[in-house]
Amino acid sequence: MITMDDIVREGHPALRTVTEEVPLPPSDKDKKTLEEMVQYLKNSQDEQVCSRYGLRPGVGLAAPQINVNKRMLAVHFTDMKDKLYSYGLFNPRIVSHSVERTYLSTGEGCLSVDREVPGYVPRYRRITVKATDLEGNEVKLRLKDYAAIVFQHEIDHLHGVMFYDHIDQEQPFKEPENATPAD
Ligand SMILES: OCN(O)CCCc1ccccc1
Ligand code: NI
Repeated sequence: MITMDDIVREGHPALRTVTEEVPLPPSDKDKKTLEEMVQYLKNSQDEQVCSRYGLRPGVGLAAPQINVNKRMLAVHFTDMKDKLYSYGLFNPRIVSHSVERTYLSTGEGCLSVDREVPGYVPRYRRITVKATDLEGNEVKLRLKDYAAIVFQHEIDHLHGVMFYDHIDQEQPFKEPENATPAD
C-alpha cells in the first residue's frame, strides 16, 4: 500500500519532470500502480486507516508524487453538489477550457509540499478532459469549479508544475481576472 514514505517532497526532481505517456493497453504493473494510487486516496479519507498509517488526506494523487515518471493520475472526492469523482486515469489531457477562471478562496495545498503556501491559484473554471480509465475505456469528462480545480492540480503535476507556480508573487490574494471563487 502507498504511505507517506512513498510520497516525494519539494526538491525531488520527479516533481519538476514532464512525464512520459503510458503505452496502451497499460501493463499489469501500471494498472496495479494506478489502483494503489486510488486506494491511497480512499485510505487517506478513512479516519481509522488514515490515523493508523499516518496518512495526509488527499483528493488527488499524480504519479510523479510517488516517483513514477508516467502520465497517470488518481482522484477520489465528492464536489459541492455531492457528485462522486473516483478515477484512475492514463494519459489525461485537457482538450478544451473556458476563458472564465475560478479559484479556491482557501488557496491550495499539496501532499508533496510540507508547508503552507498562501495565495489564490487561478484555474480554468470549466475544462474538458480526455483520458483512458482503468478498464481501458476512453473517457471524456466535462468538469467545472471544484472538480476542474482538482483535475488541473493533478494534470499540472504531470507537467512538472506545482500549484504555487500560479500564485501572483506580488499580490497572492489579488482577485484573479475574469474569475469566480469555486467555494
Ligand atoms: O497532487 C495531489 N495533491 O498534492 C493533494 C491535494 C490536491 C488538491 C488540493 C487543493 C486543491 C486541488 C487539489
Ligand atoms: Ni499536489
